Amino acid sequence: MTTAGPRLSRAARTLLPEKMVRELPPQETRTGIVHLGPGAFHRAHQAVYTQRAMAAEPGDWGICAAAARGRSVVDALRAQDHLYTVTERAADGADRMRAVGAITDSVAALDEPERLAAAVAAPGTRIVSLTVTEGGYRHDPATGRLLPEDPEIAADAAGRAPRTAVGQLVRGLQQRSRTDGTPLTVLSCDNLPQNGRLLRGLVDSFCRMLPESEQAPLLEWIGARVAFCSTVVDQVVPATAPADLERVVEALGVADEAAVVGEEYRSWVIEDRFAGPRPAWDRVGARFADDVRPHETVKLRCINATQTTAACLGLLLGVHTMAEAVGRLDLRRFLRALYTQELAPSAVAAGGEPPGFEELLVRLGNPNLQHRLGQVAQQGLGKLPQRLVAPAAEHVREGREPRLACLAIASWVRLLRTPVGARPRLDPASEEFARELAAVRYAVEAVDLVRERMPGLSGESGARPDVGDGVAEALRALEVRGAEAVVREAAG
Ligand SMILES: NC(=O)c1ccc[n+]([C@@H]2O[C@H](COP(=O)([O-])OP(=O)(O)OC[C@H]3O[C@@H](n4cnc5c(N)ncnc54)[C@H](O)[C@@H]3O)[C@@H](O)[C@H]2O)c1
Ligand SMILES: O=P(O)(O)OC[C@@H](O)[C@@H](O)[C@H](O)[C@H](O)CO
Repeated sequence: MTTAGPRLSRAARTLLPEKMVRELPPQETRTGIVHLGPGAFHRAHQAVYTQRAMAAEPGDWGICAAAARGRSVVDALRAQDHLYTVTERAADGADRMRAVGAITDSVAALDEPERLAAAVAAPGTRIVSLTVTEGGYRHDPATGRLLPEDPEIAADAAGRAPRTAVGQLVRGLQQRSRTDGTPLTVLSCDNLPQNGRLLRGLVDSFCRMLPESEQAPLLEWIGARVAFCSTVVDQVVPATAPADLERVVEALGVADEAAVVGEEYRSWVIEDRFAGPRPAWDRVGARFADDVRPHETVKLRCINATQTTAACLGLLLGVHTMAEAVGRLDLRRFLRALYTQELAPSAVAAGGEPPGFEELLVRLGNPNLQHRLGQVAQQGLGKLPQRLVAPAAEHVREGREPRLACLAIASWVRLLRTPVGARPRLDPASEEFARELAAVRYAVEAVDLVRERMPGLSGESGARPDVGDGVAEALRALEVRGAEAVVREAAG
């Protein structure tokens, strides 16, 4: 913990520059949004949009920050009267700091399950939003279905105090359906395809696991009163590092244990099918759209896929931050080829308008952001299908050979096959999978194992060669010749 300087709080806010204090919402602002998963991203992105929206159009849109697991963020926020700072760090090193007061309440869901359900059910709550990471949805990325054999989901459905995000959401919805019952909008803000529709399906499946007498009334109420909107979010917000906390103390003279740092760029496209009122997010840069899919394809297949590839190949090449990865000439050349020949064309085919590669490179290469490659490369089973496998499969279906995307996917497999001591800690949830993979002798067998977990690698009609075959070949090359030689050659 950073001890130099008093801790940020309502009382200590007088120490902040006047301009920062003026941007804070009024102290009496009431809660209108419950957010599950108030990690670094939510605090830098949706919370800032919401604070600015309340300044543009006053309203009770305070956020109740609900930590689905753990409670460190709740403890940090409560110790600061829920105030914290966001630093937008430009590529030239210039910082723009703001104080954020959009979070008005907090709940540690595991310790206070009743408070969470009550917050979702409260009449003043009109929106529940989520950023619980890909793994938080507990779904099978191949089918979009809730993992039926997941013991945590089964235990939540059997009636314990819920520990999964879907279980916590449904418990709150159930309480709302039995009390106030006013319409509610659920917004998923995680990097998943059709995240609103996906979550709607998971909620539906979860409800069907409840005792039979509870299912029908709840499903009927949800169908009539709850809207699930898909959203596409974009802003690079790395995990806060100790140096970031020190920098806040240096700049402001107050300690902030909930501080976050991100890039200046920020965008948010939200499917426009709310069940009730919403903050004036559109007056401060967010966009409401009938269909977010073109934006989603660009986000997942161009921006996220480039980040995932840079992360996996970067780690194999021995670098550790995104800026270092895209700063390497060989890797940058490879990424440019992948982007222009395979990723961007697949997004354009889906109606998207990808940014130019150089424009993206400026964002990813920001030398003042410590975006750790290990953070981006983790949870690959939940990320690669929509980022790299889907565009690769599309190319194969149309008779093209997505050589570069296959190498990108292979680099993730290679990383998991690298002995534990020699690779950064990745995928703690799937260490067992990584061990199984590492034990396999041949690239083909390894890819067969991945095929079982990521069915998109196999062609729908069973036709060969498919994406998996391309990945097996690229994996063999990586294992035999090493990442450096393969990347150099593939970049042309
Ligand atoms: N950080 C970014 O640059 C960024 C950008 C765009 C989108 N996102 C989306 O936001 C998500 C969160 O990013 P972050 O930077 O805030 O991460 P973070 O690690 O700071 O926060 C993640 C939050 O999700 C919760 N969580 C993690 N695993 C969970 C699980 N299995 N069940 C329930 N809750 C769980 C954590 O408790 C925490 O509150 C990403 O996974 C991504 O989908 C992040
Ligand atoms: O946040 P994740 O874990 O889904 O993926 C890591 C990055 O790819 C991601 O956080 C990006 O920084 C972000 O999606 C950019 O908007």
